[in-house]
Parts: sequence; C-alpha cells; structure tokens
Amino acid sequence: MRYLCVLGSTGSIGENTLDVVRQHPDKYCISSLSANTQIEKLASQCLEFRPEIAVVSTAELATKLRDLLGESPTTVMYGLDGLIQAVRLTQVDTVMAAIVGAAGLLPTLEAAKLGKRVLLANKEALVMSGELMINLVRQSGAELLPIDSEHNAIFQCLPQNQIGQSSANTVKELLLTASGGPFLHRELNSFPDISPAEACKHPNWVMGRKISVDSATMMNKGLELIEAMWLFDTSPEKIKVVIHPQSIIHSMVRYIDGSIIAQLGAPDMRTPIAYGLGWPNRISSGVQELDFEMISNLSFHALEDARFPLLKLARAVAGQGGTAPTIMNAANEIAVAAFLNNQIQFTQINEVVDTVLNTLEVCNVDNLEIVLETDKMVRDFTNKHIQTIN
Ligand SMILES: NC(=O)C1=CN([C@@H]2O[C@H](COP(=O)(O)OP(=O)(O)OC[C@H]3O[C@@H](n4cnc5c(N)ncnc54)[C@H](OP(=O)(O)O)[C@@H]3O)[C@@H](O)[C@H]2O)C=CC1
Ligand SMILES: CC(=O)[C@@H](O)[C@H](O)COP(=O)(O)O
Ligand SMILES: [Mn+2]
Repeated sequence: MRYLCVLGSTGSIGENTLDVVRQHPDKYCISSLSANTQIEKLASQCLEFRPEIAVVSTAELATKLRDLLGESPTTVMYGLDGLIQAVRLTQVDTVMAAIVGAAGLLPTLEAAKLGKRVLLANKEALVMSGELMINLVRQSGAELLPIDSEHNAIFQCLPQNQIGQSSANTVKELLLTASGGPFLHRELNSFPDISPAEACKHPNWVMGRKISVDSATMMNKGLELIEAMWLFDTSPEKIKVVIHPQSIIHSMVRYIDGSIIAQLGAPDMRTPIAYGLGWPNRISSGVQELDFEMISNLSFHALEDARFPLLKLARAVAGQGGTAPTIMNAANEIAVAAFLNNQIQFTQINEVVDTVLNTLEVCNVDNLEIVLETDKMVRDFTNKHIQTIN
C-alpha cells in the first residue's frame, strides 16, 4: 500500500489523481488532501477518502470545512503550516505536488527534503528553485517523478529511467512537443482582443485557468524547457520545441544513432499520473485506448517567434540562470492573474514579463531565502507596474 498526500486535490491534476486512486483501493490510501478555497469539493473528497488531514488556505475556511465534515475524523488545518503537516505525516510516502504556481514551492521542497516520492505537476516550483530542489532530492534520496505530460513522456523514453542522471553520451536532444494552444492559427492583429474565456479553451486538454493561459502564450513551453533542463540534467541548446497540434505524441528523445523514441497516448493526464503512482510498474489509468484508425493525421510545424514571444524569452532566461527564472515565473503569474481579471490585454502579458525582466537585476541563487525574497519583490514590482499601464 502507498500512502498519498495530494496537494491541490480540488484542481484538475488533483481530481485526476483521485480518479486513478479510486480505481486501485488495494494499492493506494489517501492520507492528506489540500485545497485553496473550494471547501465543498474538498469536503466531498474527505468524506469519500477519509484522509487524516485536510488543509485549506485560511482559519475561516478551516472552520467552515470542519462544519461540513460533521462526525468525520479528518483533522482540518490551514495555511502553509497545514500544508507542511500534510506532507510530514509519517505514513505519507508519496506526495502529488499539484498546487498551481509558487504557492506549492515550500510543501514540495519539504517532500523532497524528507525523501518522499514527489510526483511533480507543479512545474513553477522547479522553475523557481532549480538546483536547490534537485540538490535536496539528491541529498535525501527522494524520488522525483515528472507528471507534466511532456516530461513524463521523456522519462519513459530515456534509457535508465533516472531523473537527474545525464544521458549526455547517447542522447542528442530532447524534443518537447507543443500543441500551439488555441491561437495557433488566429490572426496576429486580433491578439489584443483575446478574452480570458478564449484563452482558457485549450484545444486538447482540460486544465486549470493559469496553465491554460500559459499554453495560449506558450509560456507553458518556456516553463517546461526550464523544467526539462533540471529534470534531465541538460542544457537549453539540447531541448527543441516542435509544434504538434494533436497532442498525441507527448514528447520524444533523439539519440545519436538516428533513432527517435516517442511516447504516445490520448491527451488525458491520468496516464502520466498512473505512471508516477505505479512506477517502476504500470497500473491501469482508466484512459481510453488510442484508436489509430480514428487518427487521420499527426502533423508537425516550425515555431513562429512573433506569435509566441514568451517562449523565445524563456529560452534566453534558461540560458541566463540565477534568479532569472524566478523573476520570469513571478512576473508571469501576476500578469496572467491580471489578464484573467480583465486588468490587462492578452498581448500585455508578454509586455509585462519582458519589462520586468529588463528592469530587475538577476543574481545568483545561493539559498532558498534568495528565491523567496526575489519572488515576493517581483510580485510587488509587477503589480505596481500593471497599475501604471492601466
Ligand atoms: N492540468 C493539467 O493538465 C496540468 C497541470 N500541470 C501543472 O499542475 C499544477 C496544477 O495545475 P491544475 O491542476 O491545472 O490547476 P488548478 O487551478 O486546476 O488547481 C490548482 C490547485 O491548487 C490549489 N491552489 C491554488 N492556489 C493555491 C494557494 N495559493 N495555496 C494553496 N493551494 C492553492 C487549488 O485549490 P482551489 O481548488 O481551492 O482553488 C487547486 O486545488 C500547475 O502547476 C500546472 O502547471 C502540469 C501539466 C498538466
Ligand atoms: C497536459 C500538459 O502537460 C500541459 O502542459 C500541456 O502540455 C499543455 O499543452 P501545450 O502547452 O502543448 O499547449
Ligand atoms: Mn505539459
């Protein structure tokens, strides 16, 4: 039996995780769950899975959740302390890191520090903390398994199934596939008119709002480029992005002998989640089998920089290192939130991130405090900057 803490259980990845767990009551037990504000959904998950701990964001929400749970024995906690307690539970051996954005950083690092199996969906946490997270994993002996579909695909295509061990001798490059999002063919001159609802309508995947906007701007692929550098111990030059609008090939590895190994499947996150839960074995996921007779076309396109300037910017940030990825991530989180709140236009997400990166100084990441201070400082700066452009 494996004992799970699901951070962000009310989100898209969280719900998919619980769906896979539901299919294997003999293999997985839910020990702790967490949400931000969706307490009704969390309450229903608690009543079904009976975790030891459930965590919400504030004391008020914790009181309301406790009321909703009635006689149920789950202990309700709140805030960062609650998230850390949820991860620290002695019996928890596996942590699904599925909180969106920087809010997931500290509990994910705690899981890594404690040597647990970390199923990493929360790519922003690795982008922000980079080497610090990888070093914690190495020191503690934690298992860091990628859930992001592209990285999970690459993990499945690499020879030794070991994160952070370079295959530099035989791997020529990693090929990250990108759907191109909802605006792959939209007229560029209409980009300023893009609404939050349009940006959140991904052609192939059902995901949370923040990652959906990131897919539309392709910042998602930029974050994934940096995520892949750390997970697979490689440089940005050895990671190529290929547009593949069908999202059937989830990513590929090109070897020095001309072979390319790809992982294919229906665009359903339950496949990578089941792979992470079952690793090194495989378990069923409930995902419908891919029917090749129904696939008329698998196509590939080159990237257009003018359409997706944030990917080019993220590649430069990846090469720069230091606090540059932390700055980029924080500016992007604030800009995406402002776009979703109708405060800025879609095209201003790029302008805001670019301005912030060109204004703030990049320094070395010597410790976690530098990451946390940078994240806070950039959020304040970006919010103020957005007020000035409105
Ligand atoms: N969805 C997908 O298919 C994929 C997602 N990912 C990554 O996985 C992560 C989660 O994405 P997704 O599931 O789509 O996101 P969602 O927005 O659907 O879910 C986010 C989860 O995090 C919780 N949460 C949000 N803000 C906070 C906060 N400040 N403190 C604590 N908890 C918080 C939410 O709680 P509440 O419900 O109460 O708001 C929810 O449980 C992201 O990093 C994303 O990039 C990676 C690959 C694919
Ligand atoms: C499902 C998943 O992993 C997302 O990150 C997905 O890849 C988004 O698709 P694109 O960013 O390729 O549009
Ligand atoms: Mn992805």
